[in-house]
Amino acid sequence: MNRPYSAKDHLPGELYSAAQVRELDTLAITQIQDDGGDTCGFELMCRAAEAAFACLLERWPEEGSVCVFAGPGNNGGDAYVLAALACHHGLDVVFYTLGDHSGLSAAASRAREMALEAGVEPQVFRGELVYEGQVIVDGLLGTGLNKAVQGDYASAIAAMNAHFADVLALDLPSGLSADTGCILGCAVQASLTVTFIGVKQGLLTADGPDICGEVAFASLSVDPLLFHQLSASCERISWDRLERLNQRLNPRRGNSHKGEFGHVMVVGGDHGMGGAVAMAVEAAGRCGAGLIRCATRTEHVAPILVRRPEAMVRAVESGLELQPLLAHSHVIACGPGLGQSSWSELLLQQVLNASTPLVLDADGLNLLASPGWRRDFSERPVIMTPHPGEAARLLGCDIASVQADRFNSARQLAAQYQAVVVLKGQGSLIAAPDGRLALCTDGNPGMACGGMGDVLTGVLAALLAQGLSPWQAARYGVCVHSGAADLAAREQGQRGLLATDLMPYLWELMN
Ligand SMILES: NC(=O)C1=CN([C@@H]2O[C@H](COP(=O)(O)OP(=O)(O)OC[C@H]3O[C@@H](n4cnc5c(N)ncnc54)[C@H](O)[C@@H]3O)[C@@H](O)[C@H]2O)[C@@H](O)CC1
Ligand SMILES: [K+]
Repeated sequence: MNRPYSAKDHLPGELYSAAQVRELDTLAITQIQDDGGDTCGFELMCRAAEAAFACLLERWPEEGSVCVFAGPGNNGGDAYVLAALACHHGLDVVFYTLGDHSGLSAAASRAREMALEAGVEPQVFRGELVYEGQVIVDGLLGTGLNKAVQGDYASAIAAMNAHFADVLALDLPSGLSADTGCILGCAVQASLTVTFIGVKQGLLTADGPDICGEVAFASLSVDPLLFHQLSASCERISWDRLERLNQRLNPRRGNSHKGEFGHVMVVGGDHGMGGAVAMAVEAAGRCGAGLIRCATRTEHVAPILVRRPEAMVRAVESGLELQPLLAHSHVIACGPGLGQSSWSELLLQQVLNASTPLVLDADGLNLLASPGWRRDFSERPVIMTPHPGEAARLLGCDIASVQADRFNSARQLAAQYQAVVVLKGQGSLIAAPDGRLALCTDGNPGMACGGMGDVLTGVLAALLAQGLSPWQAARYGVCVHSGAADLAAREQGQRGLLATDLMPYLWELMN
């Protein structure tokens, strides 16, 4: 199949924190220096500005002018060089500065001289943006952002966002945290972000994707060997990338039978929530589980069987009835529609007592977060799939704290519960107890609707049942789930996408 799955798929697989990119900068500058180049980073700054200017010309080839904002750091230095290049190219340049430019770094000072020699006339931004053209370049703040944006900077950002022109952000939109993807105070809304040397992890999760626009990566011709000197903080994954890494499932042997592909047991569906288990059952089937059982409230048995007669559905009104059923399963998926009643608690108790590989979602997680339920899963293969609300309950904090640093929240949960954790939301994160992190760039806002999590639970259970480890299953399952949602949304749009719309695409992608 040759369809594109993600607009971000041209980006490399390694994601870095701001501190790591600073380290890469330093290594690259040292190498340039050893090769007889400058010692202050001016060379890299020029490469950054050249790369960004090339993107500008490609994206806005007809534009005869540009408005450039420069802050007092090296992000502003990039902006000075870009303005010089624009002048040489014959564009009219309006140039605004913010902050104190008397203390520019050596590289940024040279950049400023270069701009002045090219004819750029910097003016201090005093609250009014006077520019008639179509392209604004944001060089206010980059990876050096260290506090919430306010005052003059906030006014400049508001003026850029209110202007009809498109914004090209240098390295990252000013106001966005390179580490967390959160907006600190306020941030520039860019149409295009050209990011340098290493892709910052914050561009691809939380608010990042909403305000970066298209993301272009410029390596600045830094020696790839330098990247081996430090390990990336996080791996970017997508359905396409898994294929390139040869990490998709192999075709099935002809001489195989259903016993080789695992028996999944879906547990959940308290009164009024039968749909959740039905969706998990169907997703597990479409993702290739050999056999699917379901234990649920009596009233849901017939409706689930009507929808999916392939499943073996049992009415379970007490934990004791569940126990023998669990003994015959290879993987348990518990949580969809489980509820938090005494029935739910009795079922979860049995599920936690078993040693079978487990996917724990929704109310399974909410109950686990209640006093007395806490578990350490180091002896059992477990995937936990919290959305930020469930993650907050598990960590004993509020949702804002989870979202304020999704990377750290996912890592913390994986370490505390000794399980693989999928922290759902824009740029879903997968964390392993040993600290490994992956971020999925597939998916779309149409997935913010009821039932999507139940489908993911079924997908993950099917992959565990087919022999993948929790880490492999989570990487694979999040990508196939999000990839299916992207294909479904491409047909009819994101708004109105339903969880069951994913089923045919799951089936297609799994093959
Ligand atoms: N160091 C290098 O070698 C390279 C750096 N590059 C550019 O340099 C940037 C990083 O430069 P810097 O480390 O100088 O950092 P920045 O240019 O991002 O900004 C740092 C300055 O902004 C101030 N500041 C931080 N947060 C603020 C806020 N909320 N409100 C107002 N002022 C605030 C700081 O006090 C400091 O003066 C990168 O993002 C990239 O654009 C590129 O030129 C490539 C090479
Ligand atoms: K910027």
